[in-house]
Amino acid sequence: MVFEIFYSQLQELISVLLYDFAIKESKCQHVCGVPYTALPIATLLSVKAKKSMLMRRKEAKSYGTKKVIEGHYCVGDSCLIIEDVITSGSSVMETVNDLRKEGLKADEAIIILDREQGGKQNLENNNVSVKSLFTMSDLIGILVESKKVTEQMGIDVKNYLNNVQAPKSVSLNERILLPYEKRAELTSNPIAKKLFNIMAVKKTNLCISVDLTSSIKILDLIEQIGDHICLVKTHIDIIEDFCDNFITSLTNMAKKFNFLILEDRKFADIGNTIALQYEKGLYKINEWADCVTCHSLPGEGILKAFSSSNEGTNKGIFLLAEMSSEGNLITPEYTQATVKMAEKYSKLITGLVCQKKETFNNPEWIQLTPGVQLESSKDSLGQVYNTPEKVILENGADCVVVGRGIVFAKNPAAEAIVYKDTLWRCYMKRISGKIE
Ligand SMILES: O=c1ccn([C@@H]2O[C@H](COP(=O)(O)O)[C@@H](O)[C@H]2O)c(=O)[nH]1
Repeated sequence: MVFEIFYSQLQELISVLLYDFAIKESKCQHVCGVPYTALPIATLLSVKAKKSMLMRRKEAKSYGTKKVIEGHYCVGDSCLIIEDVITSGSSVMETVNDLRKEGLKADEAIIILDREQGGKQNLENNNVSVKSLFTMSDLIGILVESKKVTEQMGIDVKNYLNNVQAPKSVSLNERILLPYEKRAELTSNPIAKKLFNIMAVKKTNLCISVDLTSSIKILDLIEQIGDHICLVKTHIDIIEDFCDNFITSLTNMAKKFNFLILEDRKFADIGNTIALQYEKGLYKINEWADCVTCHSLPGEGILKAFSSSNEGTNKGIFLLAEMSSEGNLITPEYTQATVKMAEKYSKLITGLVCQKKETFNNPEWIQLTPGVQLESSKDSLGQVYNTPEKVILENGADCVVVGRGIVFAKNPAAEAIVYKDTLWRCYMKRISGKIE
C-alpha cells in the first residue's frame, strides 16, 4: 500500500477516515507506525490527534543511545500501533514486542487494510485488539459494485482468500509448543498431515538423508533403521546404479516402515523446466516422491508449476527459506519473501527448510532443519552442524535431517536410535513448555 504516500490527497483522506474511525476515541498517549510504509500516515495522525509520535527503528543504531524506540514516553504509557496492511500480523507483532520491551502498553492496532489471512487472529491471540478500516472482502465488494472488476473476478478473489487458508489461529511462535497431533489437525497440506501423524505415532522426528551412491547400500541402511525414522530424504541423481526396481523397493519399504519420501532436488528453474524435471526424464520424481524441496529464487512460477503438476494428487513442497552452509547468500529479506510466497500457496506447502524458529509462525508447516550432529562442528566444505538440543529447543526444528552422522557411523542402526531418542526427548521438553 506504499502508493498512498504518492498522493497527498489520498493520504489526507485516509488519515481523516482513520481518525474518525478509531483514533479520536482512543485513550492512548502515543502513536507508532510500523516501519516503514505506515510512518507517513502515523505522522499525520499524531498531528491530527495531538498524540506524541514514537518511532521504532528496525535496527538499533550502533552509536549514541542505541535506542530502538525513539520519542518521549514513560514506562506504563500506552501506544496505538498504526499499520497499512496486515497479512500474518508479524510486522505489527515485531513493533508490539519492541514497545512492550520498553515497558509501554501496546494493546491496540489500527490497520488500513486487513487481507483476512490470519493476521487479526494472530494479533488478538497476543492481546492486541485490531480495528481495520477495510477488509479485502469489503474492497473486492466495492470494486465489483462499481464495475471496476468483473463479478467473476470478485468470486475468484473470494475463493482465493478461502483457499489461501489463514494461518490457523495460534500466537506467534506458539507453533513450537503445539504437539504434532494438534498440528496435523490444523494443516491443509496432505503430506504435512501425514508427516505430523507419522512423527506422533512412531515417536520420531528423525529424517535420514541417505546420501549414498549405491542403491543396495541405501536399501540396506533403510532396512536397518526404518523403525526409527519418519522421513527418508534422497538425492536421486547421485545413485550410480539407479533403476526402476530401486523405486519399487523404496516405496515398498515406505509402506512397510511407515515413512514418507522427500526428494531433495532443490528445484530452481523456470516453471516450464520444473514441470519437465519433476515429471519426465530418468527419475519421474512426481511418481514416487511424497514431497520435494525447491528454491523460491525463480519466483512464484515454480509453485504454479508444482500446483498444476500435482493437481488431484497428494504431494507437498518444502521451500528453502534458509540454508545450513556457512557463507550462503540468503538474506533475511529473501527468507521473508520466501515465507510470503509460501503463504500464498499454503495448501501446497508441507514446510520450510530453515534454521530459525522466527522464520515462520504458521503451525500448519513443518520446519525441516538439516546440519545436525550430536556435537557442534563443521565439515571441510562449509556445512555447519548444530546439536539436537540447539535445533529443537532453541531454533524450532520440527523434523531434523541427519546424514553422515548416521550413514557413516560405525553402527548406523545403533546411532539412529541415539539420534531418534535425543531428538524426541528435546521435542517432548519443548512442548511441555519447560525450556529455560
Ligand atoms: O540447507 C541445507 C539444505 C539441505 N541440506 C541437505 O541435508 C543433508 C545433510 O547431510 P549431512 O551429511 O548431515 O551434512 C544433505 O543431503 C544436504 O544436501 C543441507 O545440508 N543444508
